[in-house]
Amino acid sequence: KLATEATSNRCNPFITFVLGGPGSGKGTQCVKIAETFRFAHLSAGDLLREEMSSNSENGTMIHDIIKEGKIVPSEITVNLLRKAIHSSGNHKFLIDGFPRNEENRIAFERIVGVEPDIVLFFDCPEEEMVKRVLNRNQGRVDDNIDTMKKRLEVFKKLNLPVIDYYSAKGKVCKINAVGTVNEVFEKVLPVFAALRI
Ligand SMILES: Nc1ncnc2c1ncn2[C@@H]1O[C@H](COP(=O)(O)OP(=O)(O)OP(=O)(O)O)[C@@H](O)[C@H]1O
Ligand SMILES: O=c1ccn([C@@H]2O[C@H](COP(=O)(O)O)[C@@H](O)[C@H]2O)c(=O)[nH]1
Ligand SMILES: [Mg+2]
Repeated sequence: KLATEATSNRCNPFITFVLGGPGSGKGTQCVKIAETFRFAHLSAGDLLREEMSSNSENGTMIHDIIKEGKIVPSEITVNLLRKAIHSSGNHKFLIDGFPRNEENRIAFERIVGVEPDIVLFFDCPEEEMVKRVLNRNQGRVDDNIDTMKKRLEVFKKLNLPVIDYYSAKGKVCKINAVGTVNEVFEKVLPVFAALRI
């Protein structure tokens, strides 16, 4: 029901928050969803990493926070997302890896002015997430065992309550993230195939 409530004459953008622990496969699945269902894929982490590499005034602060596995102040992330949403030309979005905490959630709703239509939650055992992150090999400053332990703690303490919040609103689709990329995508497909947007 939750995924079919959208109608084709809506004015607001259609927002999907894509959540899950570090290495649960959010980015990998978002690429496939975006290709198949023509969503714009906005990864909050990627936007922050771009900002970090662009010599912006916040670059060093963002780098230090990411290396510690902590959460960047909401205003920075929400403004990057807001700009990306407005310049995308699309009206259907996958917001990957956001909101990370309650403050992020409230800031997004206030600044962007919309709530998500659905929240995908990739549920993955910790051992599997650690294995995937340590094998990722993309040169990320946070893909090491020390930062990974911190990120897992931050996920449990700050991100799970956001998932619980949206669960209570009936917006969460929980996907078992164990299996091959294609096996996981098979579980994701029906969520988007049911949409009428
Ligand atoms: N179902 C899967 N089985 C095995 N490996 C996977 C699977 N999905 C993704 N991976 C691999 O695991 C790693 C982490 O995946 P991905 O980057 O999609 O996770 P993420 O949730 O976006 O992580 P992060 O929060 O750290 O950005 C990547 O190297 C990816 O290729
Ligand atoms: O909304 C966000 C998203 C990300 N961060 C920081 O970036 C890293 C990496 O994010 P990924 O989604 O795993 O790529 C994350 O650990 C945070 O440090 C953030 O602060 N806020
Ligand atoms: Mg990712």
